[in-house]
Amino acid sequence: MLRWLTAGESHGQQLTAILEGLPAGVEVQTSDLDLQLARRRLGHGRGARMAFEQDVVTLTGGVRHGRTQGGPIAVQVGNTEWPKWQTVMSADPVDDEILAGQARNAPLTRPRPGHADLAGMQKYGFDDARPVLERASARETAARVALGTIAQAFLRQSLNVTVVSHVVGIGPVVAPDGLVPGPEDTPRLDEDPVRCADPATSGRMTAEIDDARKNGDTLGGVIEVVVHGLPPGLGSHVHWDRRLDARLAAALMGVQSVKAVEVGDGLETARRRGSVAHDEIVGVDSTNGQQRIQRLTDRAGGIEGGMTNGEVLRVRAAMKPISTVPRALQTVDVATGEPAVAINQRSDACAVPRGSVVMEAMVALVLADAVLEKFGGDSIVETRRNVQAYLDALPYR
Ligand SMILES: Cc1cc2nc3c(=O)[nH]c(=O)nc-3n(C[C@H](O)[C@H](O)[C@H](O)COP(=O)(O)O)c2cc1C
Ligand SMILES: C=C(O[C@@H]1CC(C(=O)O)=C[C@@H](OP(=O)(O)O)[C@H]1O)C(=O)O
Repeated sequence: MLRWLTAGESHGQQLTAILEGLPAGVEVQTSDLDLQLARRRLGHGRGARMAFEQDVVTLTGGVRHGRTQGGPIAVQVGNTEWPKWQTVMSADPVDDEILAGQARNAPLTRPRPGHADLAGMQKYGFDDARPVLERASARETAARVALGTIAQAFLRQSLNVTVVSHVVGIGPVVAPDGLVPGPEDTPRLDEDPVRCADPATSGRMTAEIDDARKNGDTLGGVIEVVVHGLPPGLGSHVHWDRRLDARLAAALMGVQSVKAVEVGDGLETARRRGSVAHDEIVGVDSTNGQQRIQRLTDRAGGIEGGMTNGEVLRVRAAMKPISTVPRALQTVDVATGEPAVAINQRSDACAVPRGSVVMEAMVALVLADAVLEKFGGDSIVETRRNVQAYLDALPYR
């Protein structure tokens, strides 16, 4: 079983993440994490903070000379902006007089509709939104991306599995159906502003974000994560919490701002008749004497009965528009009870393009867990051996 945890605040000194349960011998380098974290800071619609803040990654446990050791892996993602926030975010008590001189410490009493501010203040008994937004902020996703990169390395090295993604919707602009990135469509840092497989749609998405920004508004959208190379049989039909679709949905829903998840053709499947909703199975000629089967379509997105079926896995996550809307929304100042406009200093206009890196990470973590559940292994060599024995014994492939 793979377990992971993150800790840390948006403007804190650093994020800390721990991944426990990965076998020994997985090759991991800080530069792999740097690359994915750099992708997470890119993407059309990002806010000002993404341009100047750097993530400083340090592997502080579980990896030695570029390989995992079998113990918990600890990662720190430092905030380069920390010096500016040190007093406000100090873990130790700070003199009231010092704090009073800091603009950033003025209590935030105008909660943003759509953010965690108000419900969090009510729940935890704060009269300031600061402690709520510090942890609710999607800054935390940097830690998940760091761990997801390690999970991706494990998937690649144990099963040759590749996790890629593309943006399929920005506000009302939707990508044409049927475009699925291949395993070779791995991330580049010089990619299109919006990573949609169709260049014309990518251009329209980019323009839509520019228009929203110009109008003091924000946008959401839909990301599809695509996974190549999975064997059949990850997850299980036998119990609700062992179903892979349920586990993927929970992981993606657990990302800030995600409001819906679809597996395969998702909602569209519910509108179809059964004769055109499923993936028909045919036998194909084998070259090595082993019977082979194939599905004519992949409407199910590679999951049937809560298990992978050997086809390409496709799962979509829909993000709501950013809730810090520059054209500020109505709220109530909880200090006075008077009508007010919601907190707004700066914000992303659309977090969907960079959100795709976070979705890849969450999918990779769930899949790495499912692989370990099925194949086990204290070393990656053992995992690989177990995978091969299973594949060799499969009656149909
Ligand atoms: C990568 C990413 C970046 C985000 N950037 C911002 C932002 O700059 N401003 C903002 O108000 N919300 C941003 N959000 C969304 C908030 O974190 C989210 O609306 C908030 O946590 C409440 O969402 P919930 O109702 O789904 O929990 C971002 C989300 C993600 C995934
Ligand atoms: C810092 C990150 O994203 C932040 C997520 C976020 C939010 O409310 O979720 C609000 C913004 O932070 P700030 O209000 O300080 O500008 C984003 O920049 C990051 O992704 O690293």
